Amino acid sequence: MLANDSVIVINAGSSSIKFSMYSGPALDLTMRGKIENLYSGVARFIAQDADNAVVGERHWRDGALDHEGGMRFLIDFAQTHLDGHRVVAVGHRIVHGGVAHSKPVVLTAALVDELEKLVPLAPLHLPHNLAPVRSVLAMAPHVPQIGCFDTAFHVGQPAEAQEFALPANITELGVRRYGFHGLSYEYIASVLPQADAGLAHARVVAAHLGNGASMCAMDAGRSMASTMGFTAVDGLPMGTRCGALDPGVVLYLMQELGMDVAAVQKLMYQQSGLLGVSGISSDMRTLEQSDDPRAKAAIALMVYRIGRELGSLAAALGGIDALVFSGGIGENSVSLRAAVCHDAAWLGVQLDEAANVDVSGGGIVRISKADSKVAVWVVPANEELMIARHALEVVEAA
Ligand SMILES: Nc1ncnc2c1ncn2[C@@H]1O[C@H](COP(=O)(O)OP(=O)(O)O)[C@@H](O)[C@H]1O
Ligand SMILES: CC(=O)OP(=O)(O)O
Ligand SMILES: [Mg+2]
Repeated sequence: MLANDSVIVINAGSSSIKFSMYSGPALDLTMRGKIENLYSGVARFIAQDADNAVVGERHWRDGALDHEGGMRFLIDFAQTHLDGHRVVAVGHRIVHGGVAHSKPVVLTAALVDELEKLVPLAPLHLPHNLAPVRSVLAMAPHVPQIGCFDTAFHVGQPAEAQEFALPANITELGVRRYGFHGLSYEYIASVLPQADAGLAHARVVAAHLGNGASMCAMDAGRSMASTMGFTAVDGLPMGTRCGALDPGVVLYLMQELGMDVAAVQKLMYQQSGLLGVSGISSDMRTLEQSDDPRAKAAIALMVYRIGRELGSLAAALGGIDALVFSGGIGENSVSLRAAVCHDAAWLGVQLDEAANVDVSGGGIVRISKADSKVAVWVVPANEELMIARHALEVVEAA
């Protein structure tokens, strides 16, 4: 890896595409950008260089920008801003690896075809994760592309955390809990000990609260349980996903309301969560700025469910030493953090109100009182750096 050698990372989420460029042997961040609010309202693109200077900006006001249009724009943008850098690898976040994939791998056309079969298990993500891989395979077939799986971090969970109480022959087909946001949790586990050495051996519950939202119980940096399961629709209510649902509801929707599979999928993935409950928006910022009681009800339900899952994950760990907030909501919503911490007082969480302010751009910040039994931290999500590290390892080992 020479100074001008670069790894490009593409992280296609459900409502955003983020990209980053890391250069040189230390993987210094040289450029990063994102398109957010795909599909809803004003899609926004911004790119910044290593000094945070804005090097590109654009808005799409018709609300119609989708993943494909976004990727086309990003590829054009990256090509004109490479500045003499040589791309040695492109790393991708791939949300689901199924039973077969739990390590970063070189993505070939055949492997992309194989991963395509997992689309029903991650319909909001996998098509968008795989499409850019195909684009790059067509445009620059000689550049190695590495897939990093969101499910990989969770493979070592205890059997009880992974299994549904279904007959063994169904479990053996791979119908089990996988867990997601693994790259985010792996990053959190890697940086917490730098903030406080004691955290290397601690019992930590991390909450990745973005458009997709989940929580993970970690013991000494290893995943022990997660709120997401077979798919990324389980667990917490999210921007547009319902989270955990009595499976009897699905039967009722189909048997009594006559909904077909496509309609149920749309309801659970795209019309529920913050959007469904509020009837206003999937975006936490919009809901926090609204006086509408339905917006308040949607936020209250999310806070309540985070609290319930926190208790459950704390039980899985036999107690907790630290709570971590991450993701767009976890990093930025002062009031949601305050509400969650208030409800978690029974666990020994004592929030430091003076520290729980706008900490965006401030790195890893502790927001609990010095004598809080459970330390509370805000850790900015950085799935991209984790992907760049994995991609480089794979390329260097080849
Ligand atoms: N300042 C803020 N206050 C409250 N919520 C915020 C703020 N900034 C971003 N968010 C919320 O973060 C969510 C998006 O999270 P993000 O992690 O960027 O999404 P994705 O899962 O698509 O990567 C949205 O609900 C957005 O409203
Ligand atoms: C797995 C998942 O829900 O991802 P995102 O937060 O990007 O939607
Ligand atoms: Mg996300």
